[in-house]
Amino acid sequence: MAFETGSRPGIFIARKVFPEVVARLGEHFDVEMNDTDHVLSPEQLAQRLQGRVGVLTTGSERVDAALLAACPELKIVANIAVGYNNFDMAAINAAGVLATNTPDVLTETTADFGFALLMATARRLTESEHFLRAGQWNRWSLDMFAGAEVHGSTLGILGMGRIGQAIARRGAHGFGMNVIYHNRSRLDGALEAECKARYVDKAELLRCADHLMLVLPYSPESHHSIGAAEIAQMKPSATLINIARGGIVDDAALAHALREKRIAAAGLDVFEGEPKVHPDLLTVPNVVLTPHIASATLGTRMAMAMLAADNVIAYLTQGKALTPLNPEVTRE
Ligand SMILES: NC(=O)C1=CN([C@@H]2O[C@H](COP(=O)(O)OP(=O)(O)OC[C@H]3O[C@@H](n4cnc5c(N)ncnc54)[C@H](OP(=O)(O)O)[C@@H]3O)[C@@H](O)[C@H]2O)C=CC1
Ligand SMILES: O=C(O)C(=O)[C@@H](O)[C@H](O)[C@H](O)CO
Repeated sequence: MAFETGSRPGIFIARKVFPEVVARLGEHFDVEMNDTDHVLSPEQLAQRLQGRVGVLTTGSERVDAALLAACPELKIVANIAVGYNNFDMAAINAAGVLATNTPDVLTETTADFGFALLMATARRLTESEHFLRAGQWNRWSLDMFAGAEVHGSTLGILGMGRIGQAIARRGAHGFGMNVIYHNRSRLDGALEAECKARYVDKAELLRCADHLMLVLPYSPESHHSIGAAEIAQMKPSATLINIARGGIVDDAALAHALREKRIAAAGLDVFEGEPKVHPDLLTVPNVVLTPHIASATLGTRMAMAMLAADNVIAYLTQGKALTPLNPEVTRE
């Protein structure tokens, strides 16, 4: 879709965004957008980026050395996401391209969803809904769909950053939960007090959590942070919630553990190789599955896309982006 032609710099939007975002970019640039609901292949993306100085991406488009080599005029890549594991930062830095993401604007919305998924998983919401829809409610027993307690239980958080802390506040202040967390580095005392959270090592986190929430970025270091060995350390009554990224959990090992009732249940918003989902996860009953929607409210998705657009405008018109990942890169 071409919005204007002329001599103004060209921007490409790799996935369909709201008209308001296109209009804002259109005040400064010639804008083109992939207005399908499909991800472009790397070749298609490279082709659409020819002659363009900036691109808005989502977590689905990979920006790597091959793409950058094919698009030498590119100056900025603006992710509509806080996670940026789709960016090869070494290649982006080497190409002298600025990269931006969308922190903060999605923190509270994503934390709300993390809690929603925790509640749905602990209290077996989708399993019981399927039962009702299937007309099976003529059966009843005292322990039917008896789930795990949320209030007063122990919430373990792996990845206690912006979103992890927002989840901790909900758990501690709203549900009277005992919050423990693990990061590579410890929070300062004031933040720990505000979140009512106690720092523990990973082994204690796995051993003590009734509900284990993953909110850490994906990296080679965090790949399969939770696999068979870690699940074996968890309580059999525990639930595991992954709103972080596919690949942080070994999905095959998790599906096996759920089938064997090694842990009680899991709630997953993100998957290894998504949008594909491990087939075994689709057949175990004790898992709640959602298609990567933790930040999906209209207001938050608008704020994310607007922040990505504003990053492009600020960098290309004033030389300084709002939320740069590599601020050492400067415009020529
Ligand atoms: N499902 C969805 O739709 C969404 C998913 N996300 C995901 O959530 C992630 C977190 O976002 P946000 O809270 O804003 O990010 P932050 O950078 O604020 O927090 C990340 C936290 O993870 C910790 N961490 C990083 N690496 C490790 C590791 N290897 N082991 C343990 N802890 C680690 C960091 O602490 P330290 O460096 O001290 O280890 C930090 O506290 C994003 O990267 C994204 O992947 C975000 C939004 C929506
Ligand atoms: O911000 C992130 O890291 C996310 O995972 C989500 O908010 C995005 O919706 C998704 O990546 C699409 O860009």
